[in-house]
Amino acid sequence: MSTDLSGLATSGGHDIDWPDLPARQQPTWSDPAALDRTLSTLSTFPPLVFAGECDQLSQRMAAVAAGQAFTLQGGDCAETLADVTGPNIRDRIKTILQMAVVLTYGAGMPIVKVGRMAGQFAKPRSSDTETRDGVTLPAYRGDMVNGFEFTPEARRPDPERLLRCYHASSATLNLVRGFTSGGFADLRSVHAWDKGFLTGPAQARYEQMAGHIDRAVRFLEASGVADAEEMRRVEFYSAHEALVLDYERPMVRRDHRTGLLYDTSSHLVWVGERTRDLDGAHIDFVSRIQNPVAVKLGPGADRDTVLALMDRIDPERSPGRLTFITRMGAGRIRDVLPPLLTSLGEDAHRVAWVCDPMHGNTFTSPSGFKTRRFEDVVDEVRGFFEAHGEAGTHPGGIHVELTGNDVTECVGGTTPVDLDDLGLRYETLCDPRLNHQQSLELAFVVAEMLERGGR
Ligand SMILES: O=C[C@H](O)[C@H](O)COP(=O)(O)O
Ligand SMILES: C=C(OP(=O)(O)O)C(=O)O
Ligand SMILES: [Mn+2]
Repeated sequence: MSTDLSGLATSGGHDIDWPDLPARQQPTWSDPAALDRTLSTLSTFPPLVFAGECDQLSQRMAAVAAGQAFTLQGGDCAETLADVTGPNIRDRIKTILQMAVVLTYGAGMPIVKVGRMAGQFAKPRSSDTETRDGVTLPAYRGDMVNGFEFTPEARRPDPERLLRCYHASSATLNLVRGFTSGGFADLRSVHAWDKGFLTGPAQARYEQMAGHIDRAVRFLEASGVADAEEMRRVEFYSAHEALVLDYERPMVRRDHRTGLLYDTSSHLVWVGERTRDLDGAHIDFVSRIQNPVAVKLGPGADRDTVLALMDRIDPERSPGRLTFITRMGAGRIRDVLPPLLTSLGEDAHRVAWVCDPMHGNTFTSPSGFKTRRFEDVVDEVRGFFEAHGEAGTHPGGIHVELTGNDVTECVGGTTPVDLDDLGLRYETLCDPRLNHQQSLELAFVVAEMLERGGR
């Protein structure tokens, strides 16, 4: 196939002659005719985001790269169709907004808020299959591909799911836009926000901070400096892993203003640790779109690979275009990240650096639950700040798996979830998430790191 995109039709990315490159972690759909129909349909659906919004996020990420802003990226490991409900979306948004307020207050700099949501429906897996009691079936790859239920019917990849995930993403984004522009996120209600499951020291700290913010807001209003309309709304962006190319490619549109290509499934998309091969289809895909793009880097990422990723995705070295999300593990980050950053020289200052303190810290509990320790999560973020302090680069943000619900998936925190508690409310279908309380606690710890300039 040719790589020439000049003959692109305007209907959607399904018509683009995408180069035929190896693509890891793709579903093996069983019905090619059904797939083709789905791709055509998806190509005609309205974009979920507007190119101008993506450009605005690129500008925000440029501020992050320059050390003038910090980004908070969070949400489920795997969104599910069943969990696309008003209360779930509200509580996740509320958690992210509360964390953002804590961080803004501590850091005194803008927080770029990004939800791992409205498209985070597909998962790369370590194994293609899962075996239970001697029965082997295809692994669950996220609701965009197959069902979680352990039956041959559910586990069969079904292209119709691409359309269901598009609609679920559309509904999610619609409510998110409502919440973030319709008054729910009004800074003047920071105190009134239901505190959810907060208890103990985190609740006391939140109350105290909200009291300070209330006073500051009243002061600004009384002095006539604060713009009431501005306080009512927050900027909020969507992001997910661009994993299933049969979803991402048909969502590509040419921006009618500039003629440039955007993946309109989300404001930002990232390429995961398992699919970031330099010569693979995923890196090729993100190199062709104008959205801000992120790439995950595990502990094995070396200087040459990182530079080659920059050359492919961001040859101009435009700040805001490319973000590296490091997920090294608490035990490795202090050894691995400082030399990597230093070895990149000036180039390390041209991208944004974000810490994912989740994916390098996963283990299986004696009772068989995939989990993470809150203290390891905090320790990796601390190591991230230390590494950037050593290298003279900017620690630009955190990327976390979280939920607004009171689940018991990660252990630790000040109202601790113990290893024995994991079975109480273990609801994730993939990786363990911080619950509402643990998320807020993390925000307070990171705010302190930011206040102290990373120490
Ligand atoms: O979310 C990340 C990956 O999809 C996940 O960690 C893979 O998990 P697995 O090792 O259970 O397949
Ligand atoms: C798959 C994920 O991460 P990684 O690519 O870093 O393993 C994820 O973010 O859920
Ligand atoms: Mn995950």
